[in-house]
Amino acid sequence: MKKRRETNKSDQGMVMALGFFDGVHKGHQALLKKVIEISENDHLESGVMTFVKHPLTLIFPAYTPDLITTNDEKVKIIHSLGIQHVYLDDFNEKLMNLSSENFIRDYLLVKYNIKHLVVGFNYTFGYKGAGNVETLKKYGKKYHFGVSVVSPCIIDGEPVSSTRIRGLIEAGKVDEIEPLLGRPYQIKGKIVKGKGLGHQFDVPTANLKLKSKVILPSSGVYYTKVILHDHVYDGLTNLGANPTFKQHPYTIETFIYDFDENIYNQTMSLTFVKKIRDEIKFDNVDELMDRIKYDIDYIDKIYRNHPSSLQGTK
Ligand SMILES: Cc1cc2nc3c(=O)[nH]c(=O)nc-3n(C[C@H](O)[C@H](O)[C@H](O)COP(=O)(O)O)c2cc1C
Ligand SMILES: Nc1ncnc2c1ncn2[C@@H]1O[C@H](COP(=O)(O)OP(=O)(O)OP(=O)(O)O)[C@@H](O)[C@H]1O
Repeated sequence: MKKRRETNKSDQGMVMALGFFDGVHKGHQALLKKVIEISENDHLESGVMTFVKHPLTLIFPAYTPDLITTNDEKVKIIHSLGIQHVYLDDFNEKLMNLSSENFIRDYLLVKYNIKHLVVGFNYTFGYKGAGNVETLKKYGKKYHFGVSVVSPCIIDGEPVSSTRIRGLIEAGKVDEIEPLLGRPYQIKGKIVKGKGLGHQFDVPTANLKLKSKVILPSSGVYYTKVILHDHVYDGLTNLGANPTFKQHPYTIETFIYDFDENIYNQTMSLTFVKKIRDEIKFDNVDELMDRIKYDIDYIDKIYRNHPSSLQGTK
């Protein structure tokens, strides 16, 4: 990840996009495309300035959302889209209290050699979010930098936003996310030991431990794609507290089709394709295992062979 720097006075000058960019969704990608276009035409370095933590952690902690992407993922995706510099600044009390003009003049222009700023139609900035795209254009004229405002990226009649995508994730509507994100929705972590009960019943599962906290789909069973060492396998993943057992910890565990290897401590990514059902509290372990085997068979027969026909099981 790019280290935070106190100053970045690139000699060439910079065209920079501003925002939090959680998920780096299609709306964000439209901004990044604009940045690259301007950087090529005007021979400027390309950059994104965002924050280490979501501004709400300071402004209104109770409303801080769990995030779609970790900082590492966000930086990697932004670079992969062709942006040269990603700056993760601290959003602190001092910054929070700057008026919009002071944020531009005493922060951005002091810290970065900005020639052009790119923001979205709904960008706000400065103390209590008082600055908007009109204010930004006004300061652009006053302090001699260009301003481009990207019009809303709309999908299915609504602007794409991190909030909208978080809502879909929390509702388990994982099959609606890819068009908004522009890539499959994925989580990543390490495989750790479970209780070993699944193995006992011929349903071995890989338990995933996340590297850092992210927003997760609602509890339940999902058809997933499992990425292990650059191989993609089919998987059936249960997220939740396994209500059949008393005081079971929250787990993310995956049965991987056509797979039988020891993979403890290895890195695994899960792409969520479709929610199959909610978690059920069974009367005993035998009923639970029967149902899991039924699900495994059902997905194998119906979904793995006929992707378009999945409707959810019983
Ligand atoms: C596809 C699948 C579906 C599951 N569904 C449920 C469920 O509906 N209710 C429940 O209590 N646990 C459910 N589980 C979790 C099991 O309780 C868990 O796999 C079992 O306790 C073994 O855990 P272990 O790997 O930690 O030994 C499910 C697990 C899988 C893989
Ligand atoms: N659908 C969109 N179309 C065009 N620009 C967008 C869109 N969504 C966000 N932007 C712009 O991208 C930048 C980053 O915005 P931000 O991180 O607030 O995204 P967001 O999706 O609106 O987030 P949230 O839902 O958490 O408010 C801002 O300049 C914003 O105006």
